[in-house]
Amino acid sequence: MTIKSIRRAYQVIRISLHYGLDDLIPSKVTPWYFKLLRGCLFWLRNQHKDKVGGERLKLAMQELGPVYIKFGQMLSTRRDLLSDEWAEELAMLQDRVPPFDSAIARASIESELQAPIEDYFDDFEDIPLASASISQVHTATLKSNGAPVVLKVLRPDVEAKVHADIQLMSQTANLFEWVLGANNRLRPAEVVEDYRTTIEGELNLKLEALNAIKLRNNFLDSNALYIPFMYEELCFTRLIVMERVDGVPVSDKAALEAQGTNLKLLAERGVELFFTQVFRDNFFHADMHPGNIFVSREHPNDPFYIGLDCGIMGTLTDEDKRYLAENFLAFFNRDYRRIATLYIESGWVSADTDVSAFEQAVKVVCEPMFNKPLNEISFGHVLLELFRTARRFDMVVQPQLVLLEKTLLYIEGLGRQLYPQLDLWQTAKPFLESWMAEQVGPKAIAGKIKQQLPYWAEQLPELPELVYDNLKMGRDLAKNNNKLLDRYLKQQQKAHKSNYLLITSAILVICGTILFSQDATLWASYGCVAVGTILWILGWRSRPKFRKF
Ligand SMILES: Nc1ncnc2c1ncn2[C@@H]1O[C@H](COP(=O)(O)OP(=O)(O)OP(=O)(O)O)[C@@H](O)[C@H]1O
Repeated sequence: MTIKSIRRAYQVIRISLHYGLDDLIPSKVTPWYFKLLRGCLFWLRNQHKDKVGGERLKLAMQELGPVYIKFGQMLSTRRDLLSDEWAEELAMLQDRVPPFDSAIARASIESELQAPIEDYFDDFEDIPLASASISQVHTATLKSNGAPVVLKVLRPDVEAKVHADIQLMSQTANLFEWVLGANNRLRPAEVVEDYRTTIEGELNLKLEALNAIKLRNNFLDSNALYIPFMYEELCFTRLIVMERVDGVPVSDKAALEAQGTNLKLLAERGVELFFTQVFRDNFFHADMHPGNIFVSREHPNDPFYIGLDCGIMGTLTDEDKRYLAENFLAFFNRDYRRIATLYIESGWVSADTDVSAFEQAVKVVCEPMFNKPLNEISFGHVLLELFRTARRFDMVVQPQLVLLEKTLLYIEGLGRQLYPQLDLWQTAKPFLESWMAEQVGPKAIAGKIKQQLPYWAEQLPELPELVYDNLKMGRDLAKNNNKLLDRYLKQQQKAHKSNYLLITSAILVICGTILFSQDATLWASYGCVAVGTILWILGWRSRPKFRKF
């Protein structure tokens, strides 16, 4: 421990006591030595008794500086942990900080370029366009072609400051973990670790540039999203250079209305973008706050989004996507038992969870949502409530799902803000449809056979049981009288049947070939191939024809 870190620790304690954050720990879990320490530092105690807890936490974080401000912003998205009032308070934290000296910015840029700024840029603007806790943005034009660009450069010493603060946060979180006991639901150590991963990623601007390049390529032909071009040869860990773009901040609805933007189309395109990123590309922008999203000025009737700051991106595994889709299906089917078992099957909650109690808790939060018409049910809200409930049953935090839930909530909220009559279900439907088509259509069958052949060969004795389980699951869901789900489930049952036949036929043909190559009796190998061929024809004929629903 250095003098600096001791001073910082004292500062954190002082500010925490000043805003009465110690009062926020329930007194029955506050150990005697905490109470003693607080008694000794009585003159620092709560000066803000009139304010509510969320506001006090917000003020304390504001005073503690950029790393805590960002932490507060991240916490504000953890609605599975915090109540809505607290989350809303923390969401108000502003990450705008005074700019650092442009001479330092210049020196930093030149050190990355290993050349004077004038070798690459004209009109470098010393007054920054924006200044945030991690980086500062300056404008310039490229010497080679006169293109307007922005340079994003890390703050001096930001890495050391972030590491020191995170270290202290982590030690404090461990202390709380110890005080609160292993079964506490806040899991401070886990939350801080999650934050560490996020903020450390943001310290590498090159990573942000690579993410932006990937996202830009995914949406090159899109009329919904534009990502500025990155000058990759001028992108480093502490500096990135990109095309300068111009747009209306998405939060400025008055300006959007004034220029005649088609807000309905814009809102729909937001939801469309989310589902395309998640279900088509499996790569989604997960830091969608208003400062990072702009709207095109030209062609207000055909508006598109301009996305900045690709520092935090999310991806989901195929398993996660499947469990998510099944969660939504089970929810719309009001099959709360299925939701509870899905959480256990996926390993998100432990295998010894009391399924009936979990089912009951899910029912209590989900059932009131059906008081609204289907098109008003928010997918993000459903996920949020499910995660909140699951946390009471010790759900292991899935950072990728938390990112997804927060992005979904944001996109839906933004859509509703831009166009209050937005029909979420109709907008999301085509994307879920095409994703489901991929899961149950003929292409998927061929792909699955190729991919899963070795696995199925190993699992063959259990195959009928597995197929039965899946069909049974389908039947359970099909009890529902919702037409849409019925059609989907029938397609899925057909797909399972067809998959089973096709996989078995492929295995028989392979067995036949192996027998033949090992000079086994000819009738055995021909028999295998013949039966395999018949099963293949049956499987192929029974494959589902994907229909729109
Ligand atoms: N390519 C660009 N063209 C025009 N303006 C830009 C561009 N990139 C960034 N900006 C401006 O700089 C601001 C900050 O950029 P960015 O969000 O990338 O920085 P940041 O340090 O990551 O900030 P935060 O942490 O708040 O997201 C943006 O809100 C925007 O106003």
